[in-house]
Amino acid sequence: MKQLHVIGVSKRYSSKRGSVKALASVSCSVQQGEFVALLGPSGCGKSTLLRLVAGLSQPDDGQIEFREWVQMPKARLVFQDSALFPWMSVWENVAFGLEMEAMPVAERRERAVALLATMGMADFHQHYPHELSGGMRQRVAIARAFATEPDILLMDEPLRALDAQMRLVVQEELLALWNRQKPMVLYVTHDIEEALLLADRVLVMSGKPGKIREEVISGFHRPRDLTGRDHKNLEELKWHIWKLLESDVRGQLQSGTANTV
Ligand SMILES: Nc1ncnc2c1ncn2[C@@H]1O[C@H](COP(=O)(O)OP(=O)(O)OP(=O)(O)O)[C@@H](O)[C@H]1O
Repeated sequence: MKQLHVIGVSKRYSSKRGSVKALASVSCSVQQGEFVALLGPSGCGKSTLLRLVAGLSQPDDGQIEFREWVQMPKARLVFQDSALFPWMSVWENVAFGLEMEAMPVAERRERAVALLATMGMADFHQHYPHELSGGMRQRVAIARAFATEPDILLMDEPLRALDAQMRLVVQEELLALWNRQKPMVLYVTHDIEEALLLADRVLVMSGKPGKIREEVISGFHRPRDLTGRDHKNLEELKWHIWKLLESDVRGQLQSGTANTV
């Protein structure tokens, strides 16, 4: 089974204003096909951990290991405000990674349009980003990430800017795409319910310096009811996670550094 192992990873940032320990000896493992959420107070190092797994920066201590992969896994990142290329149409944006992989144009267009069709967006494939709503643009960014069939999908609050109803729809689309391809997913969110409803496991982090405090297994059956109605112990798990986070969040409020949970 292909696996990601984060082993005793620490990361410090230094700037003119001083030095911040973003992660302190963080360890976790994720299996191929698992959907894992990272949840924690603002500044606890969630994005730093994603960047380290993506290879965009290196740990000061510890290792990131990809085991049982014949070659380096293909990782894709999706951010809250993943920028689309404004001069490219929707399908060209979705197919961008395939162009980088030298797939012929007819084939990549076909793949992009088929992917958009599964999200009910086939009619928009020739539109340009400025003609789309924020929610639609974010859906295109998600389609772009899935188009290359990545081994690992690293998602940093991808749905944060969407309103609650739109978020529910896009969450459903995201789970449908994930279910079809089953990449390993690391999904950063501030939303306790979202973490529990999307993921198999929630890694609850604490801050200053960032550590993994507890692993919570959601254990809900799939397909998930993203309204949460079907999942009897959802409220109990939400409460449990809130209790893990509460003191960090209250501490941030007192020191004036809080953004959100
Ligand atoms: N490039 C950088 N230079 C200096 N400090 C940084 C840098 N990037 C992050 N930090 C600091 O490292 C800590 C962890 O940041 P990170 O963005 O990983 O946290 P986060 O949990 O993703 O935060 P948020 O939930 O607010 O997005 C924070 O204190 C942040 O200010």
